[in-house]
Amino acid sequence: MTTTRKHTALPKARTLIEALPWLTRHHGKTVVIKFGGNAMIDEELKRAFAQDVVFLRHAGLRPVVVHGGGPQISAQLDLLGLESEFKGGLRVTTPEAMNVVRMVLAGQVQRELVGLLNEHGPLAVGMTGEDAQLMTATKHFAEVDGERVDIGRVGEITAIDPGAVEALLDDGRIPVISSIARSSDDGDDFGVFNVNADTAAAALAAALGAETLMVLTDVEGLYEDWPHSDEVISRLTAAELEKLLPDLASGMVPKMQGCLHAVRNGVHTARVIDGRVQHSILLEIFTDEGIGTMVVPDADTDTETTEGTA
Ligand SMILES: Nc1ncnc2c1ncn2[C@@H]1O[C@H](COP(=O)(O)OP(=O)(O)O)[C@@H](O)[C@H]1O
Ligand SMILES: CC(=O)N[C@@H](CCC(=O)OP(=O)(O)O)C(=O)O
Repeated sequence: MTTTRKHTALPKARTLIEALPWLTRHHGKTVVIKFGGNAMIDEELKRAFAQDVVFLRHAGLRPVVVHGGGPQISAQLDLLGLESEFKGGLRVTTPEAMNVVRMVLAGQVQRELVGLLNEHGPLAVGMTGEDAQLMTATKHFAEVDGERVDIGRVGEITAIDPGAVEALLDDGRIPVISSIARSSDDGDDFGVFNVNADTAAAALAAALGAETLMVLTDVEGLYEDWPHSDEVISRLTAAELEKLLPDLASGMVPKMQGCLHAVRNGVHTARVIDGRVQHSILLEIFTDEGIGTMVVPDADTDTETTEGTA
């Protein structure tokens, strides 16, 4: 005798089917995901991040990871008895600190993420902006209270050659990139600059013609009146963001400047989401209204308002 079997997996199938329109629209598209050092709180979160990125890759997208590591660099500097100082959201980087930045980003944080991604197969390849001339920079001066301030070996990106990243993507790999750039100045013996990871991710997203820039951090999104309220701005246009920029503080400055740069240079949407939430990337994709803050280009105000997600 045959009886009808109860399909307990039906809700799972429905969830997968709900993602179908998103997956169809984004198939073959490049998504640059910036994983902030502050979002790398524990091992479980890092593992969930790696699973999400591998999921996107297997779902037919072309994910690129640009990682941060600010707190990890500060911890190492502290161990060495060196101070951490930030101006305009950027680390004041002495030549001594530059060596530590490079060591922690390329030798520690990047290696760990590559290892976690490669638990799922031969996917991730780590590189820094120095490799294959991916990122070239010149010295950046911070602007503090209208003054031009020397903050050491901090770089401003002058050129991106995305060829090596594109070759890796074409080969089905997941590039994992540390935000160190080569110096464009022939007379510069030191040869490398420390670039803020949000800035690097945004510049790379624009150079790759990425569909989406996703920035994972340690807040729910861009708060309207930080630190007085935790009301998150869910969606804003480039022009609206531009007006807010002068009032932003600390780490949000390079992050939102990066989002603005990305959407003004061909990236369809830039999103700031809470990396402290497990599987935040998949949640962002699979929830109707999305989570966090979404920045859209000015001429694109109708973008995905009905569909909600990236
Ligand atoms: N308007 C704002 N909304 C949200 N966070 C803000 C805002 N202004 C400043 N911040 C600060 O920016 C921080 C995120 O930037 P940052 O510390 O550089 O993180 P990450 O390591 O992820 O790049 C938040 O933890 C918060 O303290
Ligand atoms: C110039 C500058 O500030 N560089 C950053 C690079 C790392 C980074 O941006 O890390 P998060 O994304 O975790 O903040 C720094 O030295 O901390």
